[in-house]
Amino acid sequence: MRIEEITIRHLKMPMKAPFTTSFGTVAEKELLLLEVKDASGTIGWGETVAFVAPWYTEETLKTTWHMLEDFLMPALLHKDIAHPDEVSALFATIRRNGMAKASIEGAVWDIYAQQTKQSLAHALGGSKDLIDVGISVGIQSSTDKLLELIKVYVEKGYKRVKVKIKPGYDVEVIRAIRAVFPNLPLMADANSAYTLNDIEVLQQLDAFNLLMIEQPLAADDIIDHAKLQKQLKTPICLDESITSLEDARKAIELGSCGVINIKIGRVGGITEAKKIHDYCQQHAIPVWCGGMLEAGIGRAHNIALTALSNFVLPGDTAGSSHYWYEDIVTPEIVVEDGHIRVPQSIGIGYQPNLEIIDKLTISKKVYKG
Ligand SMILES: O=C(O)CCC(=O)c1ccccc1C(=O)O
Ligand SMILES: [Mg+2]
Repeated sequence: MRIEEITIRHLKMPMKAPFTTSFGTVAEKELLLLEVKDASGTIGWGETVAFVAPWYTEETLKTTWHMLEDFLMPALLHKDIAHPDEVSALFATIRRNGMAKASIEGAVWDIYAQQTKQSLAHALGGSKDLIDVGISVGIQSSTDKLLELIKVYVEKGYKRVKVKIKPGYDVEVIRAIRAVFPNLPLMADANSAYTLNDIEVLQQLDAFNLLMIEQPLAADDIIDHAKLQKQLKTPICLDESITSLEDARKAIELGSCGVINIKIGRVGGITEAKKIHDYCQQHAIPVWCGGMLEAGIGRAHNIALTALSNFVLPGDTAGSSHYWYEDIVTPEIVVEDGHIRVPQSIGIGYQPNLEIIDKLTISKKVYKG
């Protein structure tokens, strides 16, 4: 294939409810949608997952646009590509900026799946028909509100519940959840809100049979995570700390984690995500697919990736209607009994809905290189 034209749309999507983590609140999701066309006219879609502010990682919506416009699209446009794995080689001289890279690489994978007449999941080597999904619950204004929400999600059938924690909103919150839901598959995500000085608080969480504690310490610190893991019974899951296969290798060698959350954007694309998946499988480290409050295109890519066999823990890919009044794909993504059915049709298995996309678009630019 040869990419000849890319249309970037900047979308603003109202959310049904704001999402709060230890570092900030997202009340409205902004994203770039990439419509990528190759010389034969096949169109693939990609979505950026960076937020408008750099609280999760350093990337933002504007940095992704800058990287795409000034470096990534010029490196890709009009080049002959036999396989999406080659995209990372074209981007090799561009440091980091994984979310920008992943948005365009995901669209190339979509085109590849269509041209080889297979589902994206199949093109990636995935064979599951159904994937298990959990739900991530943001920080709430009261414990009662949190318990009420969890009850709804449990009744909907989500396979596990993840709650966000931060200093002062941790042990007592988890204790209250466990009092009502003693057997619920439960985990906590701190988004780097703690340091090794908080080790006693984190050790108290060992009493609650959590599946894992996600990213308790700094994003750039696998040394302290290794020290912490030695003193915790609960497995640590790394999210922000893992930006590449090399990061995963080092974290596993050091014993910094027992589980890895793979996010396509954070690791720079589907090819790198697959490499991390394979490496973890060889080293008996279970993985699951994280979420970034994606709209339908990002969600579709997550579903295809989760069809790989070492995604043995429920991911964060909720149904479209959990976040969106209207998603940008048809059909929307549906969760039933905590499962999503992996599309078996050619490509990502969902159609971009141009009417809804146009309605949500605040600006648009076409690039031909
Ligand atoms: O439902 C989702 O998409 C995942 C929600 C979530 O936990 C999250 C949302 C925004 C930023 C970071 C995270 C995270 O996994 O740390
Ligand atoms: Mg996380």
